[in-house]
Amino acid sequence: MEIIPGFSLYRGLYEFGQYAFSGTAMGTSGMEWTNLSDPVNGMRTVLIIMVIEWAILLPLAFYLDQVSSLGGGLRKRLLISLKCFKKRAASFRRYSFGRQGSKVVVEMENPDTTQEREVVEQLLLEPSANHAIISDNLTKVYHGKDGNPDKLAVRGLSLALPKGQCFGMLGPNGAGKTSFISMMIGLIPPTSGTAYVHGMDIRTDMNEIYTNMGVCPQHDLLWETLTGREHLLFYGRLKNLKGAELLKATDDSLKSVNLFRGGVGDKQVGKYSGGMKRRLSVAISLIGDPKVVFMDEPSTGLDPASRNNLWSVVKEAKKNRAIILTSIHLS
Ligand SMILES: Nc1ncnc2c1ncn2[C@@H]1O[C@H](COP(=O)(O)OP(=O)(O)OP(=O)(O)O)[C@@H](O)[C@H]1O
Repeated sequence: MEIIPGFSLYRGLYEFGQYAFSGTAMGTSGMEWTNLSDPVNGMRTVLIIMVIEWAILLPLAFYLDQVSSLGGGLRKRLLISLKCFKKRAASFRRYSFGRQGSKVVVEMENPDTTQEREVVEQLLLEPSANHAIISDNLTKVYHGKDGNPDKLAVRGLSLALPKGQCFGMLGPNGAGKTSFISMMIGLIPPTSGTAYVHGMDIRTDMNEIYTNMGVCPQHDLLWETLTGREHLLFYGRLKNLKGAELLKATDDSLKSVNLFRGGVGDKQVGKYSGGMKRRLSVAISLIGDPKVVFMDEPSTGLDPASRNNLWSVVKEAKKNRAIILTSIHLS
């Protein structure tokens, strides 16, 4: 009977109780360490059974808990591991196999993705000063809370971006664009993989990377009571611009995003339309000549004319830097 966990626990507690009762009645000290090896009370056997059962049942319970709370998450992780293994075996083409109900799912990597991954692998072996951004198998999994399954937001993203190029990430809402940008700008850590900005690792060298980085966040982070110009002066100073250089950079920025004429740049941001705020956020990300710029959906809320203007700003800005921007618009 003691083989059943509940009974072995009961038996152990029962023996403890018996010793405690007789100890109280006879004035002895109850169960002692030496009593554990007494074959009459069977405590040694009970303890051995319990230790063995704990060693087996605890990992089993943990496993079952993971499977039930993660849903398909665990399976996905197994698929990712399988992919990594296959990558080493055959780098030119990758497949992963999994089962969904009774259907077999075959996942085949796009040849472009495979090619980009190979470029990254090569660059990591022989670093090139020409590449501003290298993302190496960057992955983000948000761990589910309160019984929710894990969410794989970015899966093994590899890309290499040389200076002077603008890379557009196109995808619908929820595709993982913001998660990628958030990892690149140090807001959230990657779950696995890493990325390098001018050879600096985003996991360890974020402070150095910030000095050469511009960011246009998905949601405008502006002060309603400051003017557009004051924002640019503030961020310009953070980028070490001073005096006449700072004033010129501010004017140029306002002009580049059409916020100069008519004194618009000197109005409080609280009076700006959504599109004007977006353009100011873009200007802020470019001030101070950052070598790497991340723009998360910079064209959101812009009318077609402003959007065209934004693309020409980006085209001009990419000349001496690398830009990664996300968008849900094909245009
Ligand atoms: N903090 C979080 N915790 C859990 N899941 C998250 C978290 N942030 C994002 N997600 C999920 O990760 C997935 C990718 O989200 P992400 O915001 O990166 O996508 P996106 O392409 O930028 O879309 P959007 O334009 O709507 O922001 C989505 O399914 C989202 O619900």
